Formats: sequence, structure tokens, C-alpha cells
Amino acid sequence: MADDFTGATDLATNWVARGLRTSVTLGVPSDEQLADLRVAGMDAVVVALKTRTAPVADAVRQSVAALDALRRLGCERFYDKYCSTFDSTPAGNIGPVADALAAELGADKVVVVPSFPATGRTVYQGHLFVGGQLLSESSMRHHPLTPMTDSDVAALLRPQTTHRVATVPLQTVRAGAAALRAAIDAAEGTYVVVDALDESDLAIIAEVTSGDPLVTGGSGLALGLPAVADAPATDAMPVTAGHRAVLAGSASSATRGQIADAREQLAHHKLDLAALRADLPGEVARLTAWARERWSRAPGEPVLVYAVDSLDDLEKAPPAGERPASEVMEEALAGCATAFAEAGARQFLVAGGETSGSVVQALDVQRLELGPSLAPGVSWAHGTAADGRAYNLALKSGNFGHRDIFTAGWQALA
Ligand SMILES: Nc1ncnc2c1ncn2[C@@H]1O[C@H](COP(=O)(O)OP(=O)(O)OP(=O)(O)O)[C@@H](O)[C@H]1O
Ligand SMILES: O=C(O)[C@@H](O)C(=O)CO
Repeated sequence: MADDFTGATDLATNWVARGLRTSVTLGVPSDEQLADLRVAGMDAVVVALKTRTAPVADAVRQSVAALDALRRLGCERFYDKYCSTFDSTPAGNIGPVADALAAELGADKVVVVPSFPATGRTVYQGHLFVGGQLLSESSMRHHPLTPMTDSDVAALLRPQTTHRVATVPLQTVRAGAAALRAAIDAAEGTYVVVDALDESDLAIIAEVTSGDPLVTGGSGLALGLPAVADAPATDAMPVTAGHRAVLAGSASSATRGQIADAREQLAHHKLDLAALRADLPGEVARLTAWARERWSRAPGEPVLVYAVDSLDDLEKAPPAGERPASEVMEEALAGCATAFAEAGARQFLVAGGETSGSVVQALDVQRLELGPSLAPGVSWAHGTAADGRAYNLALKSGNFGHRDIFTAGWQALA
């Protein structure tokens, strides 16, 4: 299970890359969805939750419900996917969720592996690096919801868990499978943060944990699996004809660069927080009229709607009596998604995990099948909403993707 929607498609992208037939359910699957998944005969299922910044008790309840559903489906091994930049606060939710899952599964050793080298995330001497910078010195220190101001993974996890947290250094990983397994078993703690700098390190960690009921991490560890023979054909993904939109609620530095790049080519509109607070439905209606007009003049051209293009846009605290900016922006982008869909949009590239959760929940899509990959951890997907409308969706993690992804990413749907 994954704590946000972009993280879910990130993990699914990596499992598909290793040849596993993988479905993503958006929320805890119902009995009917479980029956469909049984028929489809998947190798892996990712349950996408929106729990990264939810109240702790809520996050734990939803994660345990996801575990329960997956067990009823017959799953025996579980991957607790959180952000490769360990997005959390001293209260959670990584620790409390992992504690609950470990208790349910009777797991006494659980690896903690944020490393995802293909996107620049590595762990060395227990410290998390992003593109060669310590996490605490990276742009993640400015994150609007989970600012990361420490890089020591064990130190980040300790206040969040009732268990002890140990670390295993890179030398032990590189000493091979037997040495690593022995070190994990001997570690003084339930959680074991394991260093990994490249995919060969992840392959060793994946090998030695292949019998563990629970592993935790970013999606990189999934790339450590040996490839299965006949990989599923992602080019078989159905493409749904319709208008195109980029909806970006992410304030991450990669997204801000992608917005700057796309503004040169796409019709764009920056959301105005004050105007949304004054009249959110009216703003969404005006934006939809603008998008309709753009699509009528340039069919096939995406429109770009975004929240932030500079860190100065970020609101630290709302004015007295007002809702937090994050809630307002997520509601506005979710409102745009449903109104744009009503106007004929069927292809959405969404930036940001929380934003993707709000958008996909508003569209009421319940399951995604993955298609072509756009970048490490990002793929197009196809899903059908409860009202029967089909969509192509790419859910892009804030810091993932090349600078031109908002303009070049559509080629895969051509
Ligand atoms: N002006 C603003 N002030 C404060 N928060 C904002 C503002 N604009 C957008 N936000 C919020 O910032 C949050 C960004 O989180 P989101 O998960 O969508 O992106 P991200 O963290 O970059 O992506 P990911 O989680 O995939 O790395 C959203 O809740 C969004 O609504
Ligand atoms: O692990 C990552 O970095 C991403 O999948 C993510 O979770 C960002 O929201």
C-alpha cells in the first residue's frame, strides 16, 4: 500500500518494469473490486491511500483496512510505500502506520529503504541524500506540508515509533546476502535502515528480504526484484480521446521548473488563492470557460492550471478564519478536474501526490492499469470512473520527471 496516489503509481511503475502484472486501486478495494482483481489474475496490487498527512489514527485505520483487503485477496507479502524523501513529521505517519502493519503481520524485523537511485535518492551512513545533497539541505526543507529538516533516517523515524530503530551500513550490504541477512537479524531494533547507493545494493536487499512479510520504503526496492520473463505489455493501454489538461498543485522544485518550461508553450492559468477564497465555484467556472475556449481554438493542446511557481507563493498560515491554502488549492484543482471532464477532458497529467489524490477522488476513478512510462516512477495509466467515463491519467510525484514532461509527456498517447 502507498501513502499517496503518485507514490502508488510510482511503485506500480517499478513493479511493471520488473515484469509483474500490477493493478492500482484508488482507496481500499471493495469486495466487488477484489473479485475483479481475482479474475484479472494480478501478480501485485497497490492500494493507493491519501494518508501521508492525514490524522495519525485515520492513516493507521486506512492502512490496516488496506492490509486486510489485500490479505483477503490472498497476498502474503506487503510493501509499505512512503516517500523516497521520507515525508513525515515527528507525529507520523510513517512510524505509526509501519508499527500497525508490523503488529498485524507479526513482523519482528522490518527494513526501511527510502533509496531510489534512478531519481537521485540514496542512503549512506543512514543519511538520505537527494541528488547528492543531504535531504535537509535539499528543496524538501521548504515543503508546504512536511518540511524535512533532518537527513538521518533513524532520527526521523524514532519519534514516530514505539520500536527501536537500527542501521546497517553500505559495507555490510556490499559484503553480500548472507552478511546482510545476519546483520538485519542481529540488529537491535525492529526497524533496520539499510544503506543503498545503487540498484545492485537494492537487489541484495530485495533478495535477503524476499521471505519477510513486510518491507517499507520508497519504490526503489521494487527495482531490486529479479525481472520476470514475459513483462506485461504497457503499450496495450487504451487511449481515451478527449481534451488534455495539466493540473499542478505541487510546489516542489522539479514541478516549478516544469511549470516554467510549459508556460512557454501551453495556455496557462495560475490559481489565485484570494479569489478562490472569495468564490471558489465561480473561479472554477471561469477557468472552465477559458479552457473550453482554448480547446475549441486548439484541439489537442493541453491547458495548464497550476498553484505555485515560486516559493514566495507558499502561505505559511491562513488568515484568521480561513481554511489552509493546501485545502483550498486541492479543492480548486479537484473542481477543475470534474468541470474539465464535463467539458470533454479525458487526459490529465497531475503533479503532486496530495493533489493527485484530490483529483482522482473527485473524478471517482477506482482502479488504474498502467501504460507507458514517462520518467522513473511516472507512467500513464488508464482508469474508468463510476459514471463510466474513461480517462488516461499520469500522476507525477512533485520532484519527478524531466523539465519538459508537461509538454513532451503527451507523445506517449499520440
Ligand atoms: N500557495 C500555497 N500555499 C500553501 N500550500 C499550497 C499552495 N499551493 C498549493 N499548496 C499545497 O501544497 C501541497 C503540495 O503537495 P503535493 O503532494 O500535491 O505536491 P508534492 O508534495 O510536490 O508532491 P509529492 O507528494 O508527489 O512529492 C498540496 O496540498 C497543495 O494544495
Ligand atoms: O517516493 C517518492 O518520492 C514518490 O513516489 C512520492 O511518494 C512522492 O509523493
